[in-house]
This record gives sequence, C-alpha cells and structure tokens, in this order.
Amino acid sequence: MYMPPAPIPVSIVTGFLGAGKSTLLNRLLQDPALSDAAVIINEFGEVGIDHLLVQGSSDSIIELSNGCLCCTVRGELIDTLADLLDRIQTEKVKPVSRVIIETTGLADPVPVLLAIMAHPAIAMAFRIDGVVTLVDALTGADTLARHDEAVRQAAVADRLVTTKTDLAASADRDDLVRTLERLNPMAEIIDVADAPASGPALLVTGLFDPARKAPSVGEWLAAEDHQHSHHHHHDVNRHGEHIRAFALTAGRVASPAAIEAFQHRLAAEYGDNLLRLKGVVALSGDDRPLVVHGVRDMVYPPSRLAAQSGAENQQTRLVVITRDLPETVVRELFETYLDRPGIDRPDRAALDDNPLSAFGFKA
Ligand SMILES: Nc1nc2c(ncn2[C@@H]2O[C@H](COP(=O)(O)OP(=O)(O)OP(=O)(O)O)[C@@H](O)[C@H]2O)c(=O)[nH]1
Repeated sequence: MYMPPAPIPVSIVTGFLGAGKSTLLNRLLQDPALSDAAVIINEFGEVGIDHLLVQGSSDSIIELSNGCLCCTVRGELIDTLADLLDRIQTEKVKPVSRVIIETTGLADPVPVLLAIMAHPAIAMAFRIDGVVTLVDALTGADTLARHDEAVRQAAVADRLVTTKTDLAASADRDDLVRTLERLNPMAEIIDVADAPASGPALLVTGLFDPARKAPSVGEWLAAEDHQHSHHHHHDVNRHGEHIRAFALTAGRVASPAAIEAFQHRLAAEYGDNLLRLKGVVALSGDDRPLVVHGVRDMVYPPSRLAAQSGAENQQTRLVVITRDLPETVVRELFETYLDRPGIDRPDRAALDDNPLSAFGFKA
C-alpha cells in the first residue's frame, strides 16, 4: 500500500441528528484552504441526499452507502480510506490535505475512531486530528438526556460547537454549556456564530488524545477494542428498537405548501418523537428542487438547490427518523397531505378540522 510522507489528518465532524453538521461543513468548504480536502459523508436512511446538500468540488465528496457509520458501514469506511490512498498513489486523484468525515447524527463516534486507530495500515497512513461535535442549543439538553450516542459524541470531542444559538434563549445555551463542561471538561466550547467556527482552523485540533478525555472515553475505547479484536457478535443496529428510519417518496409536487403543511402538522403533533426529517422536494414546472428540514418540533425555512437533471431528481424524497413513532402514522399523514386517497384515510380537510390525532396514535 502506498504510504504518503506524513499521515493525512482526519477530522471527524459529528453531532446529533439535525445539529447543523452539513450547514457548518458547507460554510467551511467555501474556504480555499479546504479545496483539497476529501469529504466522506454517511447518512442513516434509505434515500441518500446528503451529497446534494453538501457542496464542494464533486470528486472530493464520497458518500458511504446508507446505514450507520458506527454499525454496518464501518468496514466500508476503511475500504474507502484504503481506496483513497490507492487513487492518490496512482494519481487518479490529487493528494488530499485532510479527510473530513461527517458522521450520521446517530453515530457513536467511538467505534468510528477505533476503526481507524486500530487498523494497522490505515493508522499509518491517516491520523485522527480531532473530533468536532456540534450540539443543537434548542434540543441539545433533552437529546443528551435521552440518547447515549449524543453523550458519547460530546464526551469524545476536542471541540464542541453550540449551534442554533440565534434561535435559543441565552439562558438555555448557558445551561447547555454547563452540561457540556461536565461531560467533557477538556474540550473547547465555542459558538457557531463566533469567529473561530467560521474558518477551517476549527477542524485543526492536533492529535486526538484519549488520555485528555474523561476517563469514560478510555473505557469506551477499550471496550470497543475488546469487542473488535475478539470478533464478538456486533449489534448491527445499535440504535435499538425505538428508532425507525424510512423514506417517503412522491413524484413532482404541484404545491410546496402541501409539504410544508405536512411538516408543520407532523412537527406539531409528533415533534417529541420526530428526530429528523429532511428531503428534496421536486416541483412541477421548476427544476430547482426545494430542500426541507425539520428537527423535533422545529420546521426550518426551505432552501433551493440549483436546477437538477436526471431521473432521480424528478422524485420527491424525504428521509424521516423517528423514535417510538410507527412509520405508518407518518406515512398516512404524508399521503393525506398529498391528497392521495386510501381506505380509511381521512382527507386533508377533515384532518385539518380535527385538532385531535387522526390516526389514533398520540405519544
Ligand atoms: N437558525 C439556525 N438554523 C440552523 C443552524 N445550523 C443549522 N441550521 C438549520 O438546521 C437544519 C438542519 O441542519 P443540517 O446542517 O442539515 O444538520 P445535520 O446535522 O447535517 O443533519 P443530519 O445530517 O441529518 O444529522 C437546516 O435547516 C439548517 O439550515 C443555526 O445555527 N441556526
């Protein structure tokens, strides 16, 4: 295997679902200093759309197949890094100055770190520079209380970046910072709106050093290493029975208002169980799809992509990740808002008139 003169630094950008990873990366990738960085994206859901949402020079963005990086896709990450080295050696691609890995929001970063650090050849060619973890100031406290993955993401970080502070009350951000300081006393905590978060230096933290983390981080790495080296049965879906990820699809949509109304209804009624909604909405008579986002009970303003060609871009594709909310409830609501008839499905007018849950499910 080709060995570059010095190991290529690897930055891991993590943070719970919808924390703002792609938004931040898009901003950083505008900087010429990162023009020769390779970006590896991983998402959890049947429909890959992140490659559309993270903009950069197209051959530097590699999308891993769907599934979670900390579970099924770990081997693929190693293969991808090995392949990248090979392509650099054979001059199929230019040397890269850095690899940036954006994990899924559900990823436990510990197995991802270990996959790189414990692989003999990969660990010689790449070095983990650092972990930058984003924490949503609106939902972060609740997410940390409910999801171990979020706690681990915060605890392994070299830098913690609070996001959405333009939307959150400053007292809530202060409380969140105190919680983060307890979880990870050594990490620098910065705000996404502050200058240090706006440039590529955000990703440069020096060598990732487990010894500088809370003692639990060393224990997690050791436990993971044991599992790794003893080939224990690995839980393919670490995220448990409660989490569901699925796709909602449709053709071109005549009115974006229907999708927006669906999003608001879903968020208002099931926001507590709605971990994430994101997608690309193909519109009739307009080749520039809408990008829609929701996190818990927040519906974010839609944005537009540049005009897209290709059959897949004629499709509306939404990825939904729920906790303790059956897929059928979301799917029925979607069909209703798109006015697609179904047996026993109330029409939209009836639904809008009825303030109570229409499908008999209430969290
Ligand atoms: N107001 C505000 N909105 C933000 C901020 N950061 C992200 N957003 C919005 O939050 C939504 C989700 O942001 P993304 O960057 O897609 O989040 P992500 O972490 O990449 O999401 P996943 O990959 O699905 O986990 C988008 O609509 C963003 O525009 C912020 O600091 N302030």
